[in-house]
Order: sequence, then C-alpha cells, then structure tokens
Amino acid sequence: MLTAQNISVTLGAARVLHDVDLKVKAGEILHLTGGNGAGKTTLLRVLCGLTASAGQIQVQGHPPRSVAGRAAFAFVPDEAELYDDLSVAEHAQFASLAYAAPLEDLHTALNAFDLGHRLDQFPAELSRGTRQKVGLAIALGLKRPLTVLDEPFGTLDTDSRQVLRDHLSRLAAEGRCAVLTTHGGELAQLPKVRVVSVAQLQGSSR
Ligand SMILES: Nc1ncnc2c1ncn2[C@@H]1O[C@H](COP(=O)(O)OP(=O)(O)OP(=O)(O)O)[C@@H](O)[C@H]1O
Repeated sequence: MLTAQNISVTLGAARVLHDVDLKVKAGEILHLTGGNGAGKTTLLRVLCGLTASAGQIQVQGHPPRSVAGRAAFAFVPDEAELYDDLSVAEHAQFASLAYAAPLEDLHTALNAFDLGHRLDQFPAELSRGTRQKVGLAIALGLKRPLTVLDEPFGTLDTDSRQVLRDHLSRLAAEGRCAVLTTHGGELAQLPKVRVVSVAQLQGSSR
C-alpha cells in the first residue's frame, strides 16, 4: 500500500531523517512514535509529498504527488487546514467532487463526529477541536486506501476520541491503512496497530 525507501531530509542545519525505509500493508495501522523533534511530522509530510526528500515513495504504486498517488490518500495535519470561505457542508461537497467520493459517506462521518448541526457554519465560527473534527471527518469519510493523521487525538474530547478509534478499526478491517502519530495511549486497545519509532527507522539503527 505504502512504501518509502532511503528517505533522507535535511532542514536547515538539521539532518532530520536519514535513510528511512518504511512499508505499510493493507489493513495495517502504523503508529509512529518519537519524542518532540524526533521527525514524526517531517516523515508524515514526506510520505504525502508535502516536504521534499531524497529517496522513493509510492502510494499504491504511485508517487504521492502524481494524480493517481494524490487520489490514494488523505492527510490531516495537527491543525486541520480548512477553507475560510467554505461552510462545513461545502467542505464535504468540495471533497466529494475533488476525490469522486460519495457525499453520503462524508455526511455519515460528519454525523459520527456530531457535526450534523454545524453544516452551515464556517471555520472561523468553530472551536479548534471542532475544526479538527471537520478535517478528520472529511479525511476519514473519503475512505482513501491510505489515511495519514498527525496528532489527530490532540484536541478531541472523549467521545470524539472513541469515534476516531472506531473509524480506524473499521478502515483496517476493510483493508485500508493509516499512518499516524500520537503521544498518548489512544491506540492501545486497537487491533492491527504496529508501533514504530522514527529512531528505529533511521538507517544506522536498522
Ligand atoms: N524548517 C525547519 N528548519 C530547520 N529545522 C526544522 C524545520 N522544521 C523542523 N525542523 C527540525 O526538524 C526536527 C523534526 O521536527 P518534526 O516537527 O518533524 O518533529 P516531531 O517528531 O513531529 O515533533 P513533535 O512531537 O514536537 O511534534 C526538529 O528537530 C525540528 O527542530
């Protein structure tokens, strides 16, 4: 589903990733761990083609920046990036059109995160956690082969954390996969979770 080989990234004077290899299989949830500054966000962004790196990445056999590669995954950063001038409902419509995904699936995910009464609201009218739920609901509702989430539990309340865990369980059961980071133990009870530290992935540590 996802393969990354010989990934190296230098940011400023810092060698953040060195010769990282990674494979994620269908039906697997990869929990990337590491302390602050270990390189988790950098690696997620590289996997999505958002940060340049040396090495090769393929999502379902396609580079992440190709049209086919881009269509194969959804990414939510630690603060969801929403469009200021689109309502919640319009975000769902836009995502449905852009990814040729059923609008119904997006609304099902929005409702699961208890966002059904927020459809006419705009990002500036929403709390930080609610904006994050909109981003997560849309990414998960797109049901891409790969879902990439940076610190998705960070701002979520207890109920929403469970909704996210349920979505992750389901996507793995359906043969899709996810790569995510969290500093907490939210994934402890989930099946099919593989825990890997960024340090373990670095070339000299393998
Ligand atoms: N633009 C940049 N220029 C120089 N160094 C950078 C830049 N962006 C990130 N870094 C460095 O890259 C390293 C990895 O950062 P990254 O954000 O990937 O870590 P992280 O594991 O996600 O950390 P956290 O758990 O705190 O979110 C850090 O040491 C950081 O200081």
